[in-house]
Amino acid sequence: MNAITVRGLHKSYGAVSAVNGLDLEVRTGEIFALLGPNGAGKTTTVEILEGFRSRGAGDVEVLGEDPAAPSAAWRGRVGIVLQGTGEFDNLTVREIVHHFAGFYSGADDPDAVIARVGLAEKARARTHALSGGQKRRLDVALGIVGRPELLFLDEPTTGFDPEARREFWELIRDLNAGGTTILLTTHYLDEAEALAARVGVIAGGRLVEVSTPADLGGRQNALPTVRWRDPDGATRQERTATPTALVTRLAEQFGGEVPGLTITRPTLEDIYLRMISTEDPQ
Ligand SMILES: Nc1ncnc2c1ncn2[C@@H]1O[C@H](COP(=O)(O)OP(=O)(O)OP(=O)(O)O)[C@@H](O)[C@H]1O
Repeated sequence: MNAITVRGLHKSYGAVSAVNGLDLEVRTGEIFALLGPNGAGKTTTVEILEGFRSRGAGDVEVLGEDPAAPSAAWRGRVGIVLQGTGEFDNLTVREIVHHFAGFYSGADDPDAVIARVGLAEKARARTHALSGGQKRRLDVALGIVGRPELLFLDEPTTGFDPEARREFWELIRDLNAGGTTILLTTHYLDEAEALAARVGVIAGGRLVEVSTPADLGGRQNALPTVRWRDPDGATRQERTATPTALVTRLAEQFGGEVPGLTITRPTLEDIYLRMISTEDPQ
């Protein structure tokens, strides 16, 4: 079953075509990551799915309803992590989360949610006194306090330090293990790889590929590259399906250790950059 089904989505801003015939399916229960360069149409697409933006054309179904004309119950089933709650600067974390919980009939216990996002020690702090990462955790608390079936996360870990990112990933996995479907946009390839069951690449307003992170762009089948240093100091490299045979041959040639030997496969980032650089933006 799909949590999200999109067919032939179009959206233009005047002469600018932001989304240009996009198809997308997000399965119930999965973490799906949308990747794409700046201006590719990710935010526009996600805002249409959230019901915050009108579309030009196409069919969109989110949890079985059209987000352009949702029922009252639909809003409570969808969680959205917005960036920044600046207007609540003078309230405490606890006050804000309790306030938001009041919007939902089936809300979670606000104090439990605060603990879950790792803000228990800051529950009585006013939000202007929170660090960037702590503010982001508060944003997530507000997105999940209604116990959504589907959660939208737009670039959730931008500005996080490495430890905060790992902790945040744990929180996302935890939510997903509890049954929440998650649609995430990110510019971090390692984040997509760490979290998502499937990734979709948007370029020029269309979805150009969907696959598991391991298979993106045929990565699994990409040939490894063997690099080494010749006796004259020059670096040599060869792509080969049989790296062991090549290394054995080199070891014989060098009579033991091969200077500067490395064997690498393309990273997800290599594959992704190749993919979006060959896509025509329009
Ligand atoms: N409100 C708007 N008015 C006019 N043009 C817009 C508007 N919002 C977005 N656009 C344009 O639509 C295109 C897609 O923008 P969008 O914000 O969806 O991209 P994105 O993939 O989210 O980019 P980023 O990674 O930078 O957040 C861009 O060319 C952008 O300039």
